[in-house]
Formats: sequence, structure tokens, C-alpha cells
Amino acid sequence: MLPLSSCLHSCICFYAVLLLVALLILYPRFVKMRRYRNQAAEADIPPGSCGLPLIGETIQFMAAMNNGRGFYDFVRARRLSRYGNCFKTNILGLPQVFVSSTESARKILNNESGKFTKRYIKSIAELVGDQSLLCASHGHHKLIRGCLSYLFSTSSVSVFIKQFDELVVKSLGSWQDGDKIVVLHQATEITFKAMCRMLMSLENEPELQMLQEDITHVCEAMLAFPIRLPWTRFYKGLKARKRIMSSLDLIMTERRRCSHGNQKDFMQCLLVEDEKAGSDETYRMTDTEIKDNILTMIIAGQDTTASAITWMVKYLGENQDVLDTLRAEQLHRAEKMSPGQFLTLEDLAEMPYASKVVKESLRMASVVPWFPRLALQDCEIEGFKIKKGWNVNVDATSIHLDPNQYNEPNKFNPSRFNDDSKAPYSFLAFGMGARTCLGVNMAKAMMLVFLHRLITTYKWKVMDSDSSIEKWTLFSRLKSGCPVQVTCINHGKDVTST
Ligand code: HEM
Repeated sequence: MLPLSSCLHSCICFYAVLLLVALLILYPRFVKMRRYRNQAAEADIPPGSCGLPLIGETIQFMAAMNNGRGFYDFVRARRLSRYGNCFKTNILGLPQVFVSSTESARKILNNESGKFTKRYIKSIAELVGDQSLLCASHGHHKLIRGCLSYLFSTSSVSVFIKQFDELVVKSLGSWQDGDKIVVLHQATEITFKAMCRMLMSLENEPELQMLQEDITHVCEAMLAFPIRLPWTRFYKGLKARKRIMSSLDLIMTERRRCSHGNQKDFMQCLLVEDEKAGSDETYRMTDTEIKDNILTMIIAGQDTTASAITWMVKYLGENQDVLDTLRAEQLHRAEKMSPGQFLTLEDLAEMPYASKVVKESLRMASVVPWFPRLALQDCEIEGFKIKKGWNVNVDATSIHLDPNQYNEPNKFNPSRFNDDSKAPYSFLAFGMGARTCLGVNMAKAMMLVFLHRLITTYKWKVMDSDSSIEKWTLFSRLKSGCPVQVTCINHGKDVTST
């Protein structure tokens, strides 16, 4: 028995070794074959890494959010050094494609043949409300946008410019010679007050302060994990939303009780329209739609504009030649105005160089870095297959910094907009297509008014040239807030004496 069992044992060992050797030889070939087969199957899928199972490249994305270069750095790193104009990744288990050519931007933002819809995250809808313009489905969005668009008419913008100028003059008038000012803080305060006044005539300081705190909670929660525990950012955001909704409810009830009051603000227009529409059977916005969209407009209009103003002041501080040209134009305009006069839409139309400064600042800053959409059907972008259900993001930042679109794209050069020869879809600061920013004219007007008052009243020196981006913000925001030291200039007219 023993010799037989020992013989059997040797035999097994021999075959085991043979199998192992065969495996060692064959395995690399097998892996190579499999990779080849996968490549063949995925040849027309955008290049990129899907990262780890389930979580994909979420950790790398979060790490980018946490570094001073901002979450766009995640995209920049992949696009520039690895994959090119179109790549695929996976964040939080969702396939994400980033595209950065003007042709793809046209296809996606124009929503050719209804292939794309706006992508929104469910937790964001809980915070801004599922009746918000940002989250509404295609058909519903059209109805609500129709009701809101007319609020942004030229006459509304004209009224708004005067109100905004009043606020800027008051705020800048309180600065003292030599003061250190954080531009972002000042701009945020002014734009917030302007939004609240335009939307619902809210001017009471304690109420404004409470609302501002709640809006900040909601914005912070929009980027947080949707965990509903009392100490989480998401939970605090939900609570803040609830308080905001209650306040809006109170204001609306009061307006109806006092048979509309005298206010000529957005809320009043929507309430009156609501009643008119009720009688002739056209579409009427419900109270929830009105409230969700008032909140949406505060969020969409305040931080974006304040961030854009801050970047603009920083770029100007770094580009003395541009500043000199701009100051000459603006002082000339100031001389044409009588003391105490507020700016008008017509005045702003007479500021060609300042308008280019605004446009160039928006291009360089790309305050909204990319626009998320959802593919509603299988389609093709940049020669790659896009599958139904994938998220496709139009990378506006890359387009704004593409040397094929803009010569020396990292140079702050407003004169590049001297002619109108830029390619379609190469300037996307306010988006394009059916989802174009509703407040585009107001945003530009706010930037021009702030610029005019700042440059005709003060000289300034940027105290911190750090370009780091703030962590965990929805929009590209300068971390330092752009602290400046201001010096009053006396050019013979006291525009702040109102
Ligand atoms: C410099 C300031 C601003 C910038 C850079 C900006 C940028 C944008 C962009 C890029 C979009 C489109 C996003 C997409 O397609 O996914 C958008 C949408 C929107 N913006 Fe602005 N915005 C600014 C100021 C404002 C202001 C002042 C308001 C209004 C009070 C406003 C209200 C809206 C609304 C309501 C939408 C949603 C439109 C829709 O989905 O139909 N924005 N904004």
C-alpha cells in the first residue's frame, strides 16, 4: 500500500506542478486576451477610468473638492493629461461623461431631438423644492419658465438697476479711506439684499439676516451627503428650508389678506398673475411653485453674482493696464452724471469697455464650471457611444480656456471681445438653450454697477493674491474673498452723497 500511495502522491504533485506552470504561462495571455476583448467591446465608449467597484472615482473627486484648486481640478487633471475632450468616470456609482468642445455643447445644450434633460440630484430637489425650475421635468419646466420669464423684462431690469445702485452707493459710502474690505463679503451682502428686495421687497435687517443664514445652510447642504441626522449639514439644510418656506407662506398670506399691498416685486406679480390666471384657465403657478422658485432665484442669483464680482476685482487688481483704460472710461461716464443720480440701463449701455471686462471676468472665472445633463436615450457624442441614463456634463471651463477658442486663454484681456467673431457656444458663462440663465441681464447689470461705483470712488490694492478656490461650494468662489485696501479718490464729484 505504501509504495502505491507514495507513487500516487508523486503523480498528483507532478500534475499539480504542471498545472501551475501551465497557469503561469497561460494567465498573462488570458488577461491580455480579455483586455483585448473588453477594448474591442468598449472601443466606442469614451476613455476614462471607472475606478473602484460601486464608489468609482468618488474618493478622487472628493479629494479634489478638498484641495485649494477646487473640484474642477478633478476634471482638469483627466482632460488635459489623460483622456482629451471627452472622458468617462464614475462618481457615487453614477457614470459621468465630461465633454468640452463647442460642437458637443451645441448638441447637448440645444437638446437636439430631446436626447438630454437637466440632471438634478434627488437630495438637491429636497432642498430647493421639486417644483423649482432647477428640478422640474421638461414639460413642467417649460410652463414655470414661461411664468417667470416675463419678470426679467427690460423694464424690470431698469427698475432693478436703480435699486441695486442705491444699495451699492450706500454700502461703498460706508467705507473709510484705508479700510481693508473683503470684496466677497461685501458683494454677497449687497447681492443678497438686492435679490430679496426685487423678489419680495424684504428690507427688514433682522429678517434679512435670518434668511441669509438659512440660505447659507441650504446651499451648504446641496453638496453634502444626504444623511438625515441632526448634526449633519444635510439635515440642517432641510430644517433651514422648512423655516424659509414658513416665512414665505407668511408673506404670501399677508399679501392676500391686505388685498395685494402696494409692492411691485416678483412675488406680487406672481400672486396677481395667479389670480388672473385662475379666472381664464391659463396655467397658474401654485403656492408651492411660487415659494420653491423664489428660493431658487435667491440661490441662483446671489452667490453666482457675488463670486463673479470678486473674481473681476481680483483680475483688475492684477492687470494695471486694463484698470487704467477702464478707469478712464468710467470717470468720463461719471462726469456726465449729476451728483446723486443713479445709474440707468442707458448709462450701462454706454460702457463698452466695462462690458468687455465683465465678459472676460466671467470667461476666466467660469463661476458655474459645468452643466449637468442626463441622456434620455442612447446617442453619440464626439464619436463615442453615450448610453441612456448616463450623466453628460458640458465642461464650460475647458471651453473658456481652450486655446483654439481664445488666444492666450489664461491672459486677462477684455479687448479679445472687440469683435463678435467668437465661435458659437464658446462663451458659456450663462449656459445656452432652454436652460439659459434667466437672470443674465440682471447679473451683467449688477457687475457693471458695482464696477462703476468702485472704480469711480476708490483705488484699491489686493492684499492677498492667493487664487485658491473655497472648498465645498456650489460655484467657483475665491477662498480669500479678495481682501483689498481701499483709498478714496477725489475726482470732483461725490457720487456717494445720496
Ligand atoms: C454672474 C452671475 C450668474 C451666473 C454666472 C449664472 C450662471 C447660470 C448658468 C450657467 C445657468 C444654466 C445652468 C445649466 O444650464 O445647467 C443658470 C441658470 C439659472 N440662473 Fe443664473 N447665473 C447668474 C446670475 C443669476 C441671477 C442674478 C439670477 C436671477 C435672479 C439667475 C437665475 C437663474 C435661474 C432661475 C436659472 C435656471 C434656469 C432654468 O433652468 O431654466 N442667475 N445661471
